[in-house]
Amino acid sequence: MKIAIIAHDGKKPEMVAFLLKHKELLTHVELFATGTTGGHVANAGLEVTKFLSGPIGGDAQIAAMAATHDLDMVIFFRDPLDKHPHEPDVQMLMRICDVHNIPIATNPATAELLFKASAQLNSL
Ligand SMILES: O=C(CO)COP(=O)(O)O
Repeated sequence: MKIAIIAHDGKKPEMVAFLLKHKELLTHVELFATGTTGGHVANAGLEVTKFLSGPIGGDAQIAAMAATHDLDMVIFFRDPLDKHPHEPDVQMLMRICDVHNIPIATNPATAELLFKASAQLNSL
């Protein structure tokens, strides 16, 4: 299973905590991340393939994977209280996930449910 993880700056600690909490479930998961998020996740000891940083195209790279069905899930902890110069890319990624019916969680509560459901279906 391939999962993309992305977190805006204010949400990076939550992303790392979420992944560490579910470390055992990640054994058979290939993680892909935007650059800075990936750096934080790698520093926490998890294996991850890093793309460009979000503002310079990382979201677009993940959207390309979603568009070609090379991705099973997106966990994107967005920070709704901050401004993002690349908001069009963020919208594009979410739109592409909807176009191609790729599950996307934008907060930890939803990500938790997605992980639990996937584990029950034995796809994690
Ligand atoms: O900005 C982001 C997503 O829109 C995240 O990018 P980074 O992981 O490079 O900070």
